[in-house]
Amino acid sequence: MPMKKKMKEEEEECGECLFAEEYDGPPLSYNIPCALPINMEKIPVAAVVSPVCISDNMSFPVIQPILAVDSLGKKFLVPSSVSPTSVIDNCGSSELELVSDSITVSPEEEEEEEEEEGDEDCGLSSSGELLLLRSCSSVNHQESRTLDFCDSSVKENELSNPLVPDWESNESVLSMDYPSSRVTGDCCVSETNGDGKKQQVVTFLGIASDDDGFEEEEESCNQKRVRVVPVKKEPQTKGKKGSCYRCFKGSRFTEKEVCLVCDAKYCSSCVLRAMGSMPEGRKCVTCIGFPIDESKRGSLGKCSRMLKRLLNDLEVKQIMKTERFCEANQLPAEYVYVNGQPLYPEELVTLQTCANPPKKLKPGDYWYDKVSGLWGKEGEKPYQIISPHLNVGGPISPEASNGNTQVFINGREITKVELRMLQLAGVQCAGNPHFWVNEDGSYQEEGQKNTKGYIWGKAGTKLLCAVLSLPVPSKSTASTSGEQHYSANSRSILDHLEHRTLQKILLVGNSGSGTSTIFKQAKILYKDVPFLEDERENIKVIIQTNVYGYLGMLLEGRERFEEEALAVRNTKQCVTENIPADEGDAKSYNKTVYSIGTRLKAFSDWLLKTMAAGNLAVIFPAASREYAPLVEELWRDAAIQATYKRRSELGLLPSVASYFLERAIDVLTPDYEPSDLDILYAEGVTSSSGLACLDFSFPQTASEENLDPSDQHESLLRYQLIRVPSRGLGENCKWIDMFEDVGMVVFVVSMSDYDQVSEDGTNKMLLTKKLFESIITHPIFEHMDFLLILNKYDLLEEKVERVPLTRCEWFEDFNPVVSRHRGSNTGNPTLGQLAFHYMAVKFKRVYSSLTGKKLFVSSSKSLEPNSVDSSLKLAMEILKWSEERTNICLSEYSMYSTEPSSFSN
Ligand SMILES: Nc1nc2c(ncn2[C@@H]2O[C@H](COP(=O)(O)OP(=O)(O)OP(=O)(O)O)[C@@H](O)[C@H]2O)c(=O)[nH]1
Ligand SMILES: [Ca+2]
Repeated sequence: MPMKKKMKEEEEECGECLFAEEYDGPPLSYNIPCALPINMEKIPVAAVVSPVCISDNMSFPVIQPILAVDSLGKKFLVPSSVSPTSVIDNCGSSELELVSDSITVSPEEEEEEEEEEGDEDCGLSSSGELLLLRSCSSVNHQESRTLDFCDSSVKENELSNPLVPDWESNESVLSMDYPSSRVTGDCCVSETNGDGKKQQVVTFLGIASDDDGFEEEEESCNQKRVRVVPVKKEPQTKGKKGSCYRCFKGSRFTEKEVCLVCDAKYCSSCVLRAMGSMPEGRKCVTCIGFPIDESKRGSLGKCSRMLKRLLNDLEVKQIMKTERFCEANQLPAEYVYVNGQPLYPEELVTLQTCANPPKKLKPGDYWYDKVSGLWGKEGEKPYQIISPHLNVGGPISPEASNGNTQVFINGREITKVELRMLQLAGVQCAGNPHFWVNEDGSYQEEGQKNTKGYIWGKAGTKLLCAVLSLPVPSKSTASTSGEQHYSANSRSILDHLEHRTLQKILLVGNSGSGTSTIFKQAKILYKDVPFLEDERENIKVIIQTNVYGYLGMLLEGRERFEEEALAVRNTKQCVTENIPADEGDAKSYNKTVYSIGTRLKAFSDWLLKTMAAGNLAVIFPAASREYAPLVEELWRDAAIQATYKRRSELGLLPSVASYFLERAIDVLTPDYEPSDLDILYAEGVTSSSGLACLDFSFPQTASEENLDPSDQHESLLRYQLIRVPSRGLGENCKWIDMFEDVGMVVFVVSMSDYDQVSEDGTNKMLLTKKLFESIITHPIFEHMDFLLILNKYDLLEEKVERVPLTRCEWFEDFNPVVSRHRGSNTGNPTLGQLAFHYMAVKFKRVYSSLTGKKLFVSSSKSLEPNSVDSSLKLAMEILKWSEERTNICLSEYSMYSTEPSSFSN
């Protein structure tokens, strides 16, 4: 085969780089385009930043800052040889170069950064991974001593420092902005002004200091200042350069999705498997709960094209939302230093929610002039004017922006560009003046009372600032001084609003219970356009792949049946005559109704091999056009039809397979378009690993439209149906916590499971009971209503006549009084109805014994739209009722019957 040879050559040419799987399918009748080998040497590649050594457990203790006495403090604050924005590795000085502003990034990363941040970028090191920690060793032994030391140092400084009276006598608001002590949480920090610099002593109350992951600098006293590098979690596997980290296929040019934590890269066929349901966004399953790699913060919530292709809009939206807002992905406050002090979480919130927050806040060192609102990277000119007077971080240091002009603004020696600006704006700068500049731009000289002018007042100043890339105050700054205005996009407000207007219904159940079917029914029932064009396109591929899968199962069955038939014949033949040793003769003998021709046999072998390797999904969407004629031949083949007749003996073939197999030829044509019914029946449409959510409202019925308008809003209430894959609810219900704001839980059970067993031999109904128990007792659902949907009533009715319900040990006391006149016509309950009621009671008992509450139950045949509609309407009624119940606080039982909504005004 020429193609085979080509591939081989390529493989050899680029060494370990693998471009494609070897093709060993049936012969093709056309030419295949071939890729030319690429010279990997010629591709520019940036150096990899060497990983640093900390355990992958990133939750290191946060140690609050401490400053030594003055001489030491000076040394700490202004590292002379290293730029303040740089990162100092804790393993030694050899890493110092690496961390300067011009850190190397790979070409793609650089591109991304530019695209996203433009000139607004205020990030520090591009890798953004590094932070500064000051800590005090063995602080917990030192409590009282440190406090003493602290007190005396305050006095000493006040007495001995000539600058202090100056600062105090100054009439600016400055003194207010330098609190003399801070107390937050577990630790108490005292500071004083000395030499224009703060001094702090931190006392830890009850926090054991943990030196793991920290390296001490050589210090004579007990205090140390350490740069700590949160090390990127290493991926669990790593393939050849550029390949997918899971299947190890592809090159650096294949499109890939990257884990936000460990940087593992996955190709489109692996990403959903590797990342699962993405409860915290794009992270490997094993990286859930870990903080993100800070260099990727900019891409949080920005969906890739690949995900948009693989998932539907709602899934993508949900994932991007949790990626941005979930707890684990928030910027850790202690990564942000303001005026040399790591922030407390409340301070970070203050900073992020103020009227003019810093743009694109990233981990790193910043300076903040609280009087004017000027904000910049440590060691650099101002970058932005944010809201002034925020109580965040420490007092500003004169060296904050590394100026050398001997001109000071609010205690900070300004940079050359700023001086230029002042001079051009007409401010007298001779004689090394100290200016006090307020947020409105008014300024005065130190020690003088009258305002000399307004820096921003002159027409040309703003233009000037633009030219010098200096910030100017934004319009709202002046009006918001002092107060903390919370911006409208503040997260808590958003959450609150969402919770009010949207009732969330969680749909859960064991695998195969029918949650996806109910979800899809809801879409078809309540959405004008249930499935968008590209969704349908994806679904088409899923259905076609499924059908190839079903065909494969048939072919597997055919092989088995053929072997069986041959075995039977051989034993017969052995009795009558000797089998000829000649092979040619044997072949003609070995024909049964289940035998197929060589062409189909080759296709069959290849299909089974592909299935066994789990590659079906990779190959089929693309190749289906080629195989359509073969499929037709195969489906019409007598052997296959004979096998299909015995399909009930093929354990793996699901019951929906018939629906599709009987139309296999149509379904597998390239221009097949799935109908809503096809979609409803299709397996795997709602990805079994992902969350799916659906926002909807119940359409108004004719009678409702005539009601008085105050009632109409009820039918406009919005609901969100969230389907949770059963896998996400297993033993470690890790991401169940996401659902604390849902209104109710709908638990779906497949009633026909009572005689089914799982792979490990456990009865599936017992497994369902176990899941049910674990969910109803989960603390997060403590105050929620539960609706149990006993599903697949159609299957139950049919099955219970054949297989006794007592097949499941939990149902062993099912002992219905069998009426002679049983059946729907006589008014007596059918066996199916009795079985349903019995199961409902069983679940209700479990529920009330564990929660003390009442369980709502509904039966359902979820392949029928009306059935799903009435179950979901029941859910809505329960939600409404529970709201009224909490509003009016009446007794549970009287409420429901006496409070029809039409009575209310
Ligand atoms: N006869 C019948 N089949 C049903 C009913 N509800 C669901 N099914 C079928 O049962 C199978 C499993 O249903 P799904 O909706 O995929 O189940 P699921 O809860 O999403 O399960 P996983 O996808 O495995 O997590 C599908 O083939 C459905 O078509 C029903 O009421 N009656
Ligand atoms: Ca399913």
